Amino acid sequence: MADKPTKGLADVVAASTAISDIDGQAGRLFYRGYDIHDLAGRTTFEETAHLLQYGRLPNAGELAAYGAELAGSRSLGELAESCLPRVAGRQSPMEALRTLVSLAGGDDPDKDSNAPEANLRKAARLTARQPVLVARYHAERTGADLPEPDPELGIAANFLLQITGRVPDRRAVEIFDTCLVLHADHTMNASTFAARVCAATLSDMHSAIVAAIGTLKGPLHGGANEQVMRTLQALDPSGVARAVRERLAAGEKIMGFGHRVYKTEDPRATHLRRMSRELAEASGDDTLYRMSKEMEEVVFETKGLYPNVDFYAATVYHYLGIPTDLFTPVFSVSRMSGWTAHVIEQHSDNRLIRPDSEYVGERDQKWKPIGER
Ligand SMILES: CC(=O)SCCNC(=O)CCNC(=O)[C@H](O)C(C)(C)COP(=O)(O)OP(=O)(O)OC[C@H]1O[C@@H](n2cnc3c(N)ncnc32)[C@H](O)[C@@H]1OP(=O)(O)O
Ligand SMILES: O=C([O-])CC(=O)C(=O)O
Repeated sequence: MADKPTKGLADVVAASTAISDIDGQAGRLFYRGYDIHDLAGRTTFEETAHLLQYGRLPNAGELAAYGAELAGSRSLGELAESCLPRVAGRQSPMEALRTLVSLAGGDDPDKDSNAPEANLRKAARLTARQPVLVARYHAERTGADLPEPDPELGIAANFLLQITGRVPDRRAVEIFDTCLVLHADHTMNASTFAARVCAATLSDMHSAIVAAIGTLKGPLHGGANEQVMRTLQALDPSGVARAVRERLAAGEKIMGFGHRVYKTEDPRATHLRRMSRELAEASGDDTLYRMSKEMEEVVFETKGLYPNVDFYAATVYHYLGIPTDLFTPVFSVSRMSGWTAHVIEQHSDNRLIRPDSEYVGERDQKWKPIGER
């Protein structure tokens, strides 16, 4: 007889990992032992991805080699390239990413190997391609000319260049790069767990990433950042407190608040709030930031809940000129570095992930032929 299940696997330790760690009581997050507050604003996304995938911050030579590998891995592959126009016309951004990553997997030269070196090469290709997939999708659906990536620029700057069509200013790049660092990994979150379950069957990295993308898409996970912006835009700026109280009283969830692990402020939200405020002030219209602050106060007063990573990420992306339906794809651009690191870790010390279940259905049913049912 199985034990009673813990609904949603809350507090169940599902894997050992050396990639990231959270102290939910103290509101602290670490990537491979480095405090997120020491990395954010000081370490680029490329350095962070190297840290997660290789297990160490790169020295100058390693960073140059990794940067060159990423820059040389941007092409989509023939299958994804040829399907992109149809996919962009018919699928939402997250659906399209799920499809295009799967198609790219079919063309990957290492697709039949889960060996560590092959996985590291695939991790670099997936990390390099994800921002390009988002930008190519967006250009395809809008008909806009897509600027060529600038070889002198990193992932954050090239992404902003390709999405907005303008060379981004230095501060915008620093802020967006910090966003990518902040979203890169987060222990056994739902999408990473999905990736690890898939990888643990000894399936390949692209299959695991497709599972992760489908899981990130949901509004209780990465999809919340888009819902935050839609909520803000639907509210009357002078009626925020009343509307939020009414929704909470009606038992509705307010997207961007609450967390399974953090019992205090999510350390990533601290940085995102500050960057949202800076961008709001620089834009000359801080309405959405002020509305967010008011929502934060009311949700805390009424429910004692803190904003999570998705809450202020929404206004940061908005002020950076990123369309709302690309917010969750942007999350995937960053989290690709963490997902791939987890697949590498899972494959390096694998056992099938197969939990038990508690049976609550009928028993002792008597079979009848179809005519008697
Ligand atoms: C990148 C990320 O994935 S961060 C999370 C992004 N998701 C969101 O922002 C969606 C909104 N938040 C939520 O739905 C939840 O807080 C989750 C999914 C993040 C965490 O879920 P869980 O740990 O399972 O908490 P659960 O959903 O059981 O909530 C516990 C209680 O707090 C309430 N609660 C939790 N979050 C919220 C919220 N955002 N708004 C209002 N009430 C909430 C629940 O209604 C529940 O109340 P009850 O005990 O009276 O029924
Ligand atoms: O850890 C979680 O459950 C969700 C989250 O904040 C993340 O994936 O960044």
